[in-house]
Amino acid sequence: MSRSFRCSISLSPLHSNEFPRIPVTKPRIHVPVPKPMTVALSKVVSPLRVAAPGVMIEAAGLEVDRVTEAELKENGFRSTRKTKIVCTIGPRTCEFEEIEALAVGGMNVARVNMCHGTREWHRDVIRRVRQLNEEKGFAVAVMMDTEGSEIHMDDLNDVESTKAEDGQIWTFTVRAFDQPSRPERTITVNYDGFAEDVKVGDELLVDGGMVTFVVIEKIGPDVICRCTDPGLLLPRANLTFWRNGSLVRERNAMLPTISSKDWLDIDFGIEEGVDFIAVSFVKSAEVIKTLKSYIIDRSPGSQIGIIAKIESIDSLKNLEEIIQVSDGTMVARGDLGAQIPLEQVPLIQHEVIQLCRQLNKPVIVASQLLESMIEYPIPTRAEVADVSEAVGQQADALMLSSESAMGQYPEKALAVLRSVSLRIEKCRREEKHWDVTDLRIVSSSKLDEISEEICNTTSRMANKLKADAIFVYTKTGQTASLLSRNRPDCPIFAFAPSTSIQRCLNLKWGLIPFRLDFSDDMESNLNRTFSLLKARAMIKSGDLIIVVSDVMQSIQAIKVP
Ligand SMILES: Nc1ncnc2c1ncn2[C@@H]1O[C@H](COP(=O)(O)OP(=O)(O)OP(=O)(O)O)[C@@H](O)[C@H]1O
Ligand SMILES: CC(=O)C(=O)O
Ligand SMILES: [K+]
Ligand SMILES: [Mg+2]
Repeated sequence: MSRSFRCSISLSPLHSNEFPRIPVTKPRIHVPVPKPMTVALSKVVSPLRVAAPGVMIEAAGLEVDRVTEAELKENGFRSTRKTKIVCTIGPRTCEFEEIEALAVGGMNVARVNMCHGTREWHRDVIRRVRQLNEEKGFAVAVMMDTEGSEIHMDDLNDVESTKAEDGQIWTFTVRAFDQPSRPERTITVNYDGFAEDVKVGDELLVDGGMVTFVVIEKIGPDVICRCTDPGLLLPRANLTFWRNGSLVRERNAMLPTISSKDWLDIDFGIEEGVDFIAVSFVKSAEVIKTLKSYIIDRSPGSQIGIIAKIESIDSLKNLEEIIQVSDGTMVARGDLGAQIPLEQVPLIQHEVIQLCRQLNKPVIVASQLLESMIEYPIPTRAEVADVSEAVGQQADALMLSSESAMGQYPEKALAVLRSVSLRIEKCRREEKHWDVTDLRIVSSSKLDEISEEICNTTSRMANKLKADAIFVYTKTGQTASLLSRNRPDCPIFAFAPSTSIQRCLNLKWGLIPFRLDFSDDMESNLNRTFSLLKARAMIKSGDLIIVVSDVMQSIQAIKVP
């Protein structure tokens, strides 16, 4: 399954103290196109007459993320990063300036994890992201990640961590304590059935094996354990128990995917207008459907995208169904690795990425991408290889967890994701890896199927003609998504009428989302877009653009006048 890359080597050090810069590409070569060309399927459009260069057309504005705009100008279209980046916001990155630094560094989506912190804390973070977008011209989307109801330890009464030594006796209990009365070496577990479900002799794994205990005695609500693999216990660490080498799933398998606390968090997310809700420990498609109808009911017309987190054994059994009904998927390798043998995690990652591409859903690869950078300013070689693999597999997005939430070098970790993405994407383009992947038809109607074929053809055409960009005018984001699915060489400029669609498109591979009011008159849309983009030096005369829209089923190849 692993892929090898043949690529030219250029030296832009990962471990310089500076932000790794995006390598500057050679001047672009244009394939001359004699005159605007239209391949219209359902409706013939007249060839374009575009306003003379430099003529400003009075029109409503065009909004694009400030950082993307700068990258486009600085490095040229083709070297613009295609792989998107999600950063978890935590104590290390929650201030306005810290979030801004991440946005400047290329964060496309800010994630808040409802496992940690209070709603007030999350509200402040979400509002700061929004404020930054409004005041400073970013288009960072917000993702709220639910806690889910798997078994975990309590928050250790706000202690940052505590060490369990080899052979020490610890008590895991379902009793709750007030801070002062909490006995030493005692951990409260969130799941009431815990003491009944475990048996003497079971192995208790904290965080998938970062610390291991063996159960030696049960006394009412208390489970007495001996530490067999010492290590640090972190607040709210996940707990799994194993019997004869298998994960034990007793009644806890019946815990609801969305707990009562999660529902309150979801209400909070809807109120705060988050762009994505990531659902932890999804077991089946049903829960995603239920959540979607709940959101439509609570907030009609809502654009909130539901991301299914693949992190439990049950989700693997219903993978295709789950991906099908979700708006995106996350390979949550942290908890997944605590539930299945670790050597299977890379295989699952590969499978989920492929399946998501087939089903036209974005996929995020998450957890431990740059774990060592929590403490060190440079990554390990193995981490760089892991990130390269995910980029080479053409995942839509990579995610930072602790690295950005509580690590010492959040901006450096982000810079590493950025530079590795750019380098590997460049290799793929140089390999002329034009995708031979046979994409299945995802549309359910003939009309949609036509759009789908148009998008497939557009991408192939853009690769062969070495187009500078694909423009897509999309009211729902669907056509843009179908183009992204093809992973074309050039960037896809997606023009969407609302800020919320613009932000949601931020998660998809290769899409550069713009907010733009457009009409059903494609000729005037194009005239306006060309002049607005030229005025901002984002395109220039002679650039070859392939244009599609969900307004009209046609493909046009146009040289910017
Ligand atoms: N809002 C927050 N407040 C305090 N600490 C946080 C916050 N968000 C994240 N963290 C810290 O960063 C670490 C990594 O974050 P991450 O979102 O990956 O959580 P996690 O506990 O590993 O759970 P999950 O499986 O949901 O990702 C957490 O374990 C926690 O220590
Ligand atoms: C991201 C997450 O939830 C995990 O890796 O477990
Ligand atoms: K979570
Ligand atoms: Mg998880």
